[in-house]
Amino acid sequence: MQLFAIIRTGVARARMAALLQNQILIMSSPEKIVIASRESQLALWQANFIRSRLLELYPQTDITILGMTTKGDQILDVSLSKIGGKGLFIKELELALEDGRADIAVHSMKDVPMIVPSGFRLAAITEREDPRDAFVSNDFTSLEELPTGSVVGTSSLRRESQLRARFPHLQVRPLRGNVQTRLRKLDEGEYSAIILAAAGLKRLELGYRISMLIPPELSLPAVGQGALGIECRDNDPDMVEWMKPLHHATTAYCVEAERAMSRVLGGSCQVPLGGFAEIFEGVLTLRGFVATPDGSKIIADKLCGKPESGERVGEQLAQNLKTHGAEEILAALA
Ligand SMILES: NCc1[nH]cc(CCC(=O)O)c1CC(=O)O
Repeated sequence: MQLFAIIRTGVARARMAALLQNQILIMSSPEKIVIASRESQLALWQANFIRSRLLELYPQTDITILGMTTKGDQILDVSLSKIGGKGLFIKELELALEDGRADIAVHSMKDVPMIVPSGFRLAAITEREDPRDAFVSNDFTSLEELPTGSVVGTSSLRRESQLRARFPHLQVRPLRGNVQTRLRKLDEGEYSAIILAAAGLKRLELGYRISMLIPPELSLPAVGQGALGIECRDNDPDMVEWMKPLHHATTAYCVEAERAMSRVLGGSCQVPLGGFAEIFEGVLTLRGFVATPDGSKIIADKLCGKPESGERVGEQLAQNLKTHGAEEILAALA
């Protein structure tokens, strides 16, 4: 309103230009950025990746990483779905933002709750790495090859329900820990194969361990899988602005569609749910499913729309899933 009033007079217009220019100068480069990150190798890789990208943009800026341990990292003996779900990996980082120890937090979008708490905002969603799940085995090259009774490791209800539905002859056993720990458990012979996100393996230069990239038709990825999010304090508009160049619109449209779907479905780690959007020739296609944990029932559907209306596509797909049976599944899990 104030600006609008100023623009109306000629003199004020000149002042306005000066003001804007000043603003641009002030905005041009932050003095210092502290990045809050979890301390797992993958999280630190991701924080360092964002640090490098920011240094390309702002070479003068002093950018450091503040590593921290979160609840999700400490509790390793319990399945993720039983210890409070989403937000587990990011609350401590938000506390650091809140009290000014850090300026931004880097998250895997997969770990970010569907509703970002007030006081914070996602300033940028970065370009997606491979969103698929990876099949990793020392003895077999694909899921189809696994003999009856083979033990497959995963702690994700989403992966488990889809496995049980399509490969009922396999046994699914829990597998927690960071990427390296999970690979070690495979190598120690506890499992015939494990399933984890391809993005994490590729980032850590462990892509050579992937026996097969599982097509989304067989294992629909988690909402946000493969994308990173940069969270800022809501009351820090300069920082929000400085993060904008890292925002990747195509990824963001897809991730927003997926997140809107999950939000309407009350998505959390307790619900076996997957969502994955892609944009081809200007059309966004979102696929989603909700399942019973044992995979005995899977409600899946897809919906197309404009990328810019991704959120509405997500909300509508969620409604469609609900009317086709997801409502009962969700009610039984509540
Ligand atoms: N649940 C932890 C987590 N959060 C993000 C990733 C992988 C990287 C990504 O999706 O961007 C992983 C590991 C996994 O699921 O195997």
